[in-house]
Amino acid sequence: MSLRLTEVTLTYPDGEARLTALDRVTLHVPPGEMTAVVGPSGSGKSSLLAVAATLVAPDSGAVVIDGTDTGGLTGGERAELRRRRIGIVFQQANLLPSLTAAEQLQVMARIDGRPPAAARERAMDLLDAVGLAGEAGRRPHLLSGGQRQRVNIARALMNDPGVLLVDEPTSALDRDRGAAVVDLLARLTRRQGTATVLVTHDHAHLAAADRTAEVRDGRLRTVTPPA
Ligand SMILES: Nc1ncnc2c1ncn2[C@@H]1O[C@H](COP(=O)(O)OP(=O)(O)OP(=O)(O)O)[C@@H](O)[C@H]1O
Repeated sequence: MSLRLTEVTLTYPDGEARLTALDRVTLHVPPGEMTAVVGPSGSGKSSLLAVAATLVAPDSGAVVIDGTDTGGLTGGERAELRRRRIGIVFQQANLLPSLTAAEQLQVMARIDGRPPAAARERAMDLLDAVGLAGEAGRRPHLLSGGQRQRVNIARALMNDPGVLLVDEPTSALDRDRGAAVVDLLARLTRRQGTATVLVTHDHAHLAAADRTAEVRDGRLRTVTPPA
């Protein structure tokens, strides 16, 4: 249950040249810890998440998820690893309008082939963990923005991933609701033992993280230990 990037370099085509989005980035996130990643627009934060999620292969360097070096895997094996070991939370909750909160989660387990009763039990446990036990039967239009983002987070944890990757989860929320979502992520990280990476623009969120890493021009500049 950990994430390790070693000397990861990623470039994109840029006319005749190449643009370096990540420049020899090394980052280790142990189980049960949340690392916040900050940095200016265009510094490489989304690229870092995409590489950690195995959605984009780096030019060089290693991405190791729960001890598995993803560089040696086929596309199919990487998709399987993503499904089983990586939870991803994007800015927008992207819930299915016709499903209740519980069903949004259960659908993940159905894809994974779990028995329906076990899936329901896990969905209810996770909705309880995100403070939504009473809203399990509600469809997205009856939930607030903060509640929808909590369902999104619970859904990402449904398959018990070792690595949780979160991209600006509070961009659609006001300050108080945003802070509550980040505190929740810190709590879940400890409870589920995930290696969590939280990309954020908001420096107010750093206090909830165990470490802070700053990306500038594709380079990871500082990793601040807990205060
Ligand atoms: N698919 C792509 N093709 C070409 N260049 C890209 C691509 N994706 C990102 N880039 C470039 O790579 C650099 C890093 O981008 P990235 O999106 O990772 O930064 P970011 O820190 O997430 O920015 P933001 O905070 O604005 O989302 C930028 O210069 C960007 O323009």
